[in-house]
Amino acid sequence: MKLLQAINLTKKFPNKLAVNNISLTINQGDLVALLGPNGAGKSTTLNMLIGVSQPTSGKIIFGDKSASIKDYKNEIGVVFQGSVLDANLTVKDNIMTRAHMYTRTVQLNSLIKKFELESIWKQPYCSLSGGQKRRVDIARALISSPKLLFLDEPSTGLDIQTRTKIWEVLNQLREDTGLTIVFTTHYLEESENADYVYIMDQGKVIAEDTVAGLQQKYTQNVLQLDYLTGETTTTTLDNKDEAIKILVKNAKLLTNFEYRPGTMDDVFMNLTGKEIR
Ligand SMILES: Nc1ncnc2c1ncn2[C@@H]1O[C@H](COP(=O)(O)OP(=O)(O)OP(=O)(O)O)[C@@H](O)[C@H]1O
Repeated sequence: MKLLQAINLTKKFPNKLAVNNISLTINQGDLVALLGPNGAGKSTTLNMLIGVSQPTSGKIIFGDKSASIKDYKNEIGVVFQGSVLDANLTVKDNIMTRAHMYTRTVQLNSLIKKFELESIWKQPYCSLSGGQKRRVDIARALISSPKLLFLDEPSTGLDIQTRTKIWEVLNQLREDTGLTIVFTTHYLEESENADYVYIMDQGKVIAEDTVAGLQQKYTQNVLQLDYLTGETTTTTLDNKDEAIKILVKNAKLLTNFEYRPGTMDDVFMNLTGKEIR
């Protein structure tokens, strides 16, 4: 079921066409990635979807009707790239101040537990590590029990363990509550977990599909076989099942093999001719 649609969204700044006529469909329950290099227009797109910035043209449909942000602001949670929390307040005060603003809230205790906030509950926000801050930011965005969570570059600057931990919690939440998540990223490996990916470059969506669909369209899986005779062959294949068939058939003739599935790095490179970073 479609939860949010953006149709022909464009954002022109005085000297920059930041977003150029893009359309997105966010289905309920999906994890959707907006992937692209610096300056691709990801944050500008997100800002229009959350009402921080007005589109120059285009429209947004929430549920089944054309919407302005006031129609759906209670249904969304947002985690910005830079935190909006009060640096001098404790985690508790930041969270509780927010909780008092809403009549419909999640079970705070379960949120505190999920994001492991107990041990930092009385610490000032400014004294937290990057990963701890991000956990508090996300927990705060979920207090109003939103249907749709927007995350702008959720793991930029975080180490791999912290990133993995945050995604574990978010995936658990998706499983438990059916939460829909839209996130921007320039980490290719992060986009590989998404249900649907929009690849942006220079203000445009240059490709969109599931990860498997993108890999199918824009990459090749390569099987290299090293034979007892010393010969080496390289073959491109549609999928790993074909590789398994070839390997089984030739098992006795081989000294070694390597199977390299197409990656999101290859997808981006094939689409743009450049690396994402
Ligand atoms: N307020 C503004 N005025 C003028 N130009 C802007 C403004 N905001 C963004 N831009 C420009 O629009 C383009 C897209 O910026 P945007 O921040 O959306 O990119 P991004 O894909 O989110 O990049 P990053 O990954 O670095 O956050 C950039 O060239 C940026 O300089």
